[in-house]
Amino acid sequence: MNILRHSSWQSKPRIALTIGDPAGIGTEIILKSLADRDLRTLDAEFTIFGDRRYLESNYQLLKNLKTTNIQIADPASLGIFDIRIDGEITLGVGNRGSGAASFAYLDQAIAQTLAGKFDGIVTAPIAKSAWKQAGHDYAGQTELLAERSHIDDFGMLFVGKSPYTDWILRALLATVHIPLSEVTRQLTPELIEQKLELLRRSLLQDFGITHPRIAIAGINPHSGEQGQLGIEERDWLQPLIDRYRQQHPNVQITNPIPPDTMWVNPAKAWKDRDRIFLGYDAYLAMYHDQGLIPVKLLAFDRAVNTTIGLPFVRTSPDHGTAFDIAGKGIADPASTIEAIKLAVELVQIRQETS
Ligand SMILES: NC(=O)C1=CN([C@@H]2O[C@H](COP(=O)(O)OP(=O)(O)OC[C@H]3O[C@@H](n4cnc5c(N)ncnc54)[C@H](O)[C@@H]3O)[C@@H](O)[C@H]2O)C=CC1
Ligand SMILES: NCC(=O)COP(=O)(O)O
Repeated sequence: MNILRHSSWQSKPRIALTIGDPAGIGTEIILKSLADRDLRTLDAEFTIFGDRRYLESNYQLLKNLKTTNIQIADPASLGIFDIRIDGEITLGVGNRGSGAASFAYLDQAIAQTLAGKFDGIVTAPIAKSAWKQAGHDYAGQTELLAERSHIDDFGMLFVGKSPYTDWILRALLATVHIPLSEVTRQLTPELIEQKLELLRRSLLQDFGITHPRIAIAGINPHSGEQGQLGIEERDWLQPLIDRYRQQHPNVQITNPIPPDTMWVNPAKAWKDRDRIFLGYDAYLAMYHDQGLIPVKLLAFDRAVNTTIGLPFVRTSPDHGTAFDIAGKGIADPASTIEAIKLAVELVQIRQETS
């Protein structure tokens, strides 16, 4: 992997923050995060990518609401890379205009980062349907980031630090934004080998784990029950794991764990300090909801969507645009705060190990 280098290497992490869909909660969670006391003590520089007009109008709106007693940063005090895309924006309604705008914010942040001006990007959520209406046919922000970076080998890893035990949950999705009916077609031995290698490298390079313990989920109920409930585990997943163990003696990897019970031990490690030992360093889930239902149940306000395999750091909160609560002042910035903290930490690790 080619990690970006630039003249101010080893300087303060410079983080681009995109506001996401301007009809969603993006401006609110960014302004609330930048007022967070812990975050303000971080030795990093933040620049917001988005339309200054929406930041200012939402700031006034939120200040006037009685529902919020949380601090909100004043856009006048923040670094803003002002991007104006004209279109009809109505809070709570994603549309072609909001999709065109959120696409342009991210596209510009990527261009500036690839040009060496930033070390990492934290993205507020976009609506994939709004991108589609605006003519941008991507499964999500991840795919645009990868395409612009000319990277084929990338992954969506959710990372959350337990507030109870400090144990870190990491869950990589083998397949992501595809219909459920496509999942078994796309799950191949080549794909799983690629994801395992990506995960192993990320655990080493991003998190400093030299001898990782990886838990891998089965695909079918009961991991196929010896072929009775599905043949993938028996026919290729178990043989692949057996091969992988021989090739990577430094990695401890499980057999395919029945997907319903795979999350019992991480839940214990998340909640109970005496049972942290039950948690693995990372979990490989076979499809979106197999991984994200447990992650969001355990850690909706903590988990961070991290793109691994890119030449720069990218994180994002684990939730979406929350159109239903946009402009109400009740959006929780916790996952965004974690995303910003993790981005700074990952940049620092890259700087130290480069
Ligand atoms: N990282 C990203 O860009 C993501 C984008 N999305 C997009 O978001 C749109 C809406 O998706 P949904 O499935 O409805 O998920 P969502 O996460 O936007 O909302 C689900 C529920 O959680 C609540 N919620 C979400 N974030 C919250 C927060 N910070 N504080 C308080 N409550 C919060 C919402 O009000 C809603 O009731 C979709 O268009 C989807 O494509 C969804 C997930 C991630
Ligand atoms: N469910 C996760 C999600 O939708 C994030 O997508 P992306 O826009 O970060 O690719």
